Amino acid sequence: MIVLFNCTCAVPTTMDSFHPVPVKVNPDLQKERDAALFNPVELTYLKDGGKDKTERRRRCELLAINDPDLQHKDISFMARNERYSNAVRKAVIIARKIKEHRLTNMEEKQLYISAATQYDTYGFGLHYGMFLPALSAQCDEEQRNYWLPLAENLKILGTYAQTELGHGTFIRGLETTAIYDPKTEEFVLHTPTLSALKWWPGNMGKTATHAVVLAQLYTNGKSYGLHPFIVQLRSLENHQPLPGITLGDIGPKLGFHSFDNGFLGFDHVRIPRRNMLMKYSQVSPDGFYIKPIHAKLTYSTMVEARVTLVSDIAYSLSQAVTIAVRYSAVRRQTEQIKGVKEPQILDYRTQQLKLFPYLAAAYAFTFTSFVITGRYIEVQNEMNDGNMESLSELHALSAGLKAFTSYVGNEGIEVCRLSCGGHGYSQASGFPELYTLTAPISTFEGENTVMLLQTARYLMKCATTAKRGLELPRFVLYLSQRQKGQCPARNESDLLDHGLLSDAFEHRARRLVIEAAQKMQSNIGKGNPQHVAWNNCHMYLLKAASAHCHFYVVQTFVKYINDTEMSDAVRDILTSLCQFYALHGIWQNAGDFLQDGYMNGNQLDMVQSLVGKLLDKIRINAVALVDAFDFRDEILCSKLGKYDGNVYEAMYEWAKNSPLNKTEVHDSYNKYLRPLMQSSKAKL
Ligand SMILES: CCCCCCCC/C=C\C/C=C/C(=O)SCCNC(=O)CCNC(=O)[C@H](O)C(C)(C)COP(=O)(O)OP(=O)(O)OC[C@H]1O[C@@H](n2cnc3c(N)ncnc32)[C@H](O)[C@@H]1OP(=O)(O)O
Ligand SMILES: Cc1cc2nc3c(=O)[nH]c(=O)nc-3n(C[C@H](O)[C@H](O)[C@H](O)COP(=O)(O)OP(=O)(O)OC[C@H]3O[C@@H](n4cnc5c(N)ncnc54)[C@H](O)[C@@H]3O)c2cc1C
Repeated sequence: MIVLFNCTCAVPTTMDSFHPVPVKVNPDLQKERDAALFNPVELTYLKDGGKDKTERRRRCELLAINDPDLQHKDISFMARNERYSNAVRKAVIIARKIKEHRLTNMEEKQLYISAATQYDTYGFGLHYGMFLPALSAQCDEEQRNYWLPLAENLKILGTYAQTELGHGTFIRGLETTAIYDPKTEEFVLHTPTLSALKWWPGNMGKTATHAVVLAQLYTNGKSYGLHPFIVQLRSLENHQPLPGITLGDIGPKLGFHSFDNGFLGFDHVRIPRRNMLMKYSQVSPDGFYIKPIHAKLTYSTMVEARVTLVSDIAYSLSQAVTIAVRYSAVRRQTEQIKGVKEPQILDYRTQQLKLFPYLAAAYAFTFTSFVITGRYIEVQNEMNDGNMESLSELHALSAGLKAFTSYVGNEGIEVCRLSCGGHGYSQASGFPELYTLTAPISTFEGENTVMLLQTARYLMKCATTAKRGLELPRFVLYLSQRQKGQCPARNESDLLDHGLLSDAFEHRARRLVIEAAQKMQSNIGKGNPQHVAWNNCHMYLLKAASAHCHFYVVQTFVKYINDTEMSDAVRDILTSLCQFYALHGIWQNAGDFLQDGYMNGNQLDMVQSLVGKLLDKIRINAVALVDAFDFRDEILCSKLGKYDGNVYEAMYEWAKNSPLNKTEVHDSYNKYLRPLMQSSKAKL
């Protein structure tokens, strides 16, 4: 085993850890690292996909972190205008440096960008996150050859303009029109009402020169639904909006302060026919419409983004638990025995119960993100070969997992913040930025409830297919299997069996899906139209979709441990973490497991007892488990989560930089306080 630290001087002795050698590590944190039962570096390699990949990631990160051109004061001390400007400045530098460092591989570029932007948004986030993917997915060959080089070389800067002031979820109801004029071979883009203004697209307010605009296509007097068009918004000479185009920033938000989410209106703006993205559907010069091979191919950019967001959530949650666990190891509170040092707050059971479920979830979601990304690539390849069979499956899976993981992720970040007490509320903790960056993931790329209902819609179809004895895709195959009766656990050791735990979640998901399908049937049987029955059954449908996703995550965690090569020590801790994730999930959703008698009160007592026992196993390894995420301080951007644990020194230094401390006496004293206190009325 690689020795990371020697026991006495608390200084790293090898460079397997890429944290700079700290002068002094907080002794409490050091004690935690010394006591851990596994080597975190091994887990880092596993999470990254191998030692080589870890080293490559670290190299990319260091390139950004050590670059003097990318340094600036803490964004917490910047006003919005300054933040926007800083984000654009950095985005431009990042683009240049990516070329200079010859980072051609997509993964390397992303690693570099994420290290360079730290905990702020990326100034070209929409350009790379959605504009380029939309062009790649929706352009035909000729269009790709024209637009992609322009976009890739940043000759044009793009955004993805779909949402309108009055319409976000229900995109079939978008109002922006694109009417084809065969006389000039142009489309006329128009915003017919206030509610049709494009509203929210990132980087549109001030940055973008172009947008992929989603609009209702009309040709030969007929409507053909939503289609993507590439539209130039601003002059490439002076950045002024082009004639007929109204543009602006939508104003400050809960977070995303460096981002220029914008509004956009069209007044009969003409674009060439070939600006409709024509990979899947086409309009010929005379206005003849050719429909796509699958009606929902226009939505593919969103599917890709939802898949990416599962990884993003896993990453953010990992950051949150890193901050909270390290801080909980150095923070001491409330004397228990007179004269004896106050305990580390990490020793409180309630603190462990706050943090460890999210620590386990961070790992569970990381492994889930590997699987869904892999599945996305497989389906993408099938689709490139013209086979659209798995698109619905991928849509259901990505929509559900994006919603399930972001609900838990957002909740987890907030719980981690609360677990740090007052200091969690300071921007120095990193939580305000982390929380506000992650919070909208529950809303954008498909509002979470709506996404779970999409998954439920798919599951309802699968339940019918299963009832008919027809074949189902692998990830829903369990719906065609019979319920297995009662949970066979007789003692606590049975309940630690991964197979048994996975079966329990499978049973719950199948029961809830079948129950929702039955409720739908009986609602329709009572004469309700489909949409009324659907609305009446929302509570069953949501639960079914959520239980399905929960099962998927548990199953994935179990499978990852079973199928992956790792040392016994790492296997041991991941096994405990997986058991804890599943058992805690059963405990939190006890009603679901008791409702149909699958589990009984006695088994639930054992579940609860095991949750308590596993806290101890995780407690001893908690710091090592978060160290294994391998976030450098420069990336974590938290004074509470610093690798060396010297929290109070860091907080004090940070506070000194507050702009309010620039002068000893603030202007407002002379303007307001002095007149108040020195006026005759104010005299005592
Ligand atoms: C993210 C990475 C970038 C990082 C950059 C930095 C930060 C940037 C920050 C934010 C970026 C944010 C961007 C955005 O938010 S873009 C806008 C996103 N908007 C949405 O996601 C809208 C959500 N709404 C929808 O997706 C749809 O309207 C709907 C699915 C809710 C309903 O669609 P509708 O056409 O009405 O469908 P039906 O319900 O009638 O279903 C018909 C049928 O189609 C199937 N289906 C629906 N969607 C898809 C799909 N994507 N793929 C495949 N199939 C789909 C559906 O299941 C039905 O199938 P059926 O049952 O067999 O009939
Ligand atoms: C930070 C941020 C960045 C964004 N960036 C972009 C971007 O770059 N480009 C872009 O085009 N858009 C962007 N958006 C917009 C985003 O995609 C939408 O806000 C999102 O899709 C949700 O739609 P909505 O706002 O219409 O919510 P609504 O649909 O109005 O949701 C409001 C409530 O209604 C409920 N509801 C709605 N429909 C149903 C239903 N059928 N059944 C049950 N309940 C329902 C929801 O569950 C929710 O509780 C961004 C948004 C944010 C916050």
